[in-house]
Amino acid sequence: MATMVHLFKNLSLKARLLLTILPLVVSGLWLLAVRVTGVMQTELEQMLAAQLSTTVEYVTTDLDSKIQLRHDSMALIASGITPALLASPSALSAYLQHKRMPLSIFPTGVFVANADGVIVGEQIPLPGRLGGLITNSSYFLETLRTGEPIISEPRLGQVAHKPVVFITQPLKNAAGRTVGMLAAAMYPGDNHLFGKLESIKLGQSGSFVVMAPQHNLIVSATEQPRVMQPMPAKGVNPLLDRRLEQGYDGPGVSVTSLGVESFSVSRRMKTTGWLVVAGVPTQEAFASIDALRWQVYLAAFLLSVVVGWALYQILRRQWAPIDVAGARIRRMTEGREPFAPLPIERKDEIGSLLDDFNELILWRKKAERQMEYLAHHDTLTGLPNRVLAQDRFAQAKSRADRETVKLALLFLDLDGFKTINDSLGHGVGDALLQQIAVRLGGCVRDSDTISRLGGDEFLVLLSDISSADDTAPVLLKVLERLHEPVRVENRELSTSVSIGVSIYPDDGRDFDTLLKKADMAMYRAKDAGRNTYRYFDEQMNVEAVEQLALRSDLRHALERSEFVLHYQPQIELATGRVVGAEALVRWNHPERGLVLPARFIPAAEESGLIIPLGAWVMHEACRQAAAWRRAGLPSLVMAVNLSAVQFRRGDVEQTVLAVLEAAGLPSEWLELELTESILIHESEGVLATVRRLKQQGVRFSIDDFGTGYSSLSYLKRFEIDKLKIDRSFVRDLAVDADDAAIVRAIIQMARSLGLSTIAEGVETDEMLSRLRAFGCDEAQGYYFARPMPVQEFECYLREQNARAD
Ligand SMILES: Nc1nc2c(ncn2[C@@H]2O[C@H](COP(=O)(O)O[C@H]3[C@@H](O)[C@H](n4cnc5c(=O)[nH]c(N)nc54)O[C@@H]3COP(=O)(O)O)[C@@H](O)[C@H]2O)c(=O)[nH]1
Repeated sequence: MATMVHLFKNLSLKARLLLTILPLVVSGLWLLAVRVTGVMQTELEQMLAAQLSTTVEYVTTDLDSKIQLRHDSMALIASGITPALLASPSALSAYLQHKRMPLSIFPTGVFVANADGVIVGEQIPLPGRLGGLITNSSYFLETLRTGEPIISEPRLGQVAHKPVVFITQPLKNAAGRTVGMLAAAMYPGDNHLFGKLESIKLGQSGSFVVMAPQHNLIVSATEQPRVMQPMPAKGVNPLLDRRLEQGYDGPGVSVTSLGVESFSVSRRMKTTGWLVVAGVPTQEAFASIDALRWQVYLAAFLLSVVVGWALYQILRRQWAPIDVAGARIRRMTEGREPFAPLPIERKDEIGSLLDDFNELILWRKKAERQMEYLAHHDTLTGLPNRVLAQDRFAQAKSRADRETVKLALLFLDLDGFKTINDSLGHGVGDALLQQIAVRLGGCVRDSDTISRLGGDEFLVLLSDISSADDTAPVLLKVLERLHEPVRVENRELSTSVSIGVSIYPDDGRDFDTLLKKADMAMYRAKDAGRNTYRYFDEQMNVEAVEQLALRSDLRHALERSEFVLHYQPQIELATGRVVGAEALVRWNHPERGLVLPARFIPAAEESGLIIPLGAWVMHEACRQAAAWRRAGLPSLVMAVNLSAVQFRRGDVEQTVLAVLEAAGLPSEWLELELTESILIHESEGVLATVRRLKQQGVRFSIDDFGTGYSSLSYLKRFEIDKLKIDRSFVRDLAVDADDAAIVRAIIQMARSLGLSTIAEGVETDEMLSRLRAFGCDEAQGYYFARPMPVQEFECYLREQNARAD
């Protein structure tokens, strides 16, 4: 069954509909055919039964009246036979002869037997009958015993050699005692009795049967061989059993003792109790209906075929558009035909389905166009993305090879974008990027490609250049345009860009190589102070490889104790005294010598090594500060740099407290240098940590102050002690009026907030004079001293101490 269901489910919808509807229609047709023929058969049966009933009723009544006539005749004769007449044979015979009646009634006449069973009188003399003894005859004994008239058991007559039945009448004396018997022989086969019945034909081969159930004999039958045969035994003919046992006389079908299936009805004779059955062979009785039935069945069969064929044709026609559409859709999905709307030639459900499909196609085409666009464009700026840039490069490269010209890849990275994004929010950052994209568009030709790689990184593909020098005007234009302030949400943002340049085919032949090299060059531009450009050269490659090797060595540097601290003094400008020292880490690489933090701190931050390294720096710096105090050197505030990663992933508070305790350094002699980005990003967590450490007495300063865009409100919230003015402002302090104004503003603002200031990167006397004039509290820089190893710093300190004394 499950297999059938599975097979069915796998068929086409057309086939399933056909297999569902066709059996329903066909079985309906056949049910109708069977029902019609059944009704017709029932009606025929009822009609036949009515006919047979009328006939058998008539026949039974006729037979009963004949028997009754004989009974009545016998009774009339018997009423005249007195015991005296019985005792006088001659008088008796004369009386009987006098009562002579038609031979048709009793062909051998009546006869009388006395109580001794001696035949003492007869109506028609028969040889040997008179004086004969019938004491063994059952009808004599029965009549004498019961004193009632009886009809005997049929038997084969000895004289006539044909079935004979005796009808008797008891002769009674005055006392009512049976003293003799009047009897006569009846021959059922005679025409005057049942003879005509035997010759009556019902239809072609219908017949009558008269049975004497009390004697289990067939008395008369249309089929002569059955006469005087025993009746079918019980169980052989259930219908006969029912007629005999339950008195049922209605229509029924049974198989006769001759093996013929027959439709019959019956009646009981009142006079004899015999059963008269009239039957017609079913073959004959239902011949007409059988023929009709086959005609109806043939019609049903032909109709089924026609309906099936018509249904198939209808489904095929109705389904044709779906098949056609399906074939086309398949071709479309297999790529053998372009996706296009399907023709709609009808307005029904199929038409509406095709309409929906066409909608889907249109939607898909639109989605494809969108996906195509998204796959190749940056959603923020609408510029081509890296994929499309790569594709444009491939095309430009083919052209360049054909025309023996060169290409330039410009890798642009905005300076300070992260700070803008972090401090002013992504909305401002996004708006800035959009404006930068527009400005870039104005710097290059239409045939060039500008692409946004992600974040603040852009790529410009300059085609059709004859040498690297051709890029210079574009580079200058880009630097100039992107250095102009950008207005976003009523803020004026100043930004700049660092650009790395690689040339095809000089620096490489494939896109990825050229991109990587332009990226390296861009980092060089950043290192060179930003807002500038650099062309790739092979040395950069060498350094990049070195950087990779450094990163790998960094993993073991801490456990191999390869880090050392250098200290740079911090000078109080009012007194010229050394009041602090900044601990600056260096990596004493076994092969490369002293490596500066700018080369390994980013890698340490990326790998997480900054957390144990930062803890080591803090521990070592505090231990050293405490040692100097113990050695009698002047007490200095030890400034230690903290990375944002330490705040994010390490437990700064616990580390600081543990280190101070282990070193035995009073907490107010430790100053932690935070960058603005730490305060902006981690505000809530950092605020809590800073506040708790401040409560412990630890001091805080903000490193590189002035490079961020954040609100100054955090200065108050975090209760910062000191601002460290960024080196970039101090550098041009003496020559750039803007930078001078910024430094002065920072110092004034810090003072109004109750914060002290320290200027970093002080290299000249001029810078120092300006800072003094602006009221800066402290300074740090090469002008005073470079960062020094511990022994050198101790000498410096002693020297400064002695000078002050
Ligand atoms: N998380 C940690 N960061 C650290 C640690 N040690 C250092 N750093 C960070 O590395 C940055 C670069 O440090 P460094 O190469 O040591 O440079 C310092 C000075 O050498 C330099 N400096 C000082 N005076 C001058 C000068 O007059 N001119 C000039 N060009 N450079 C000078 O400045 C650096 C100190 O800067 P700052 O910290 O802003 O005071 C450094 O910026 C640290 O952020 C560390 O242990 N952990």
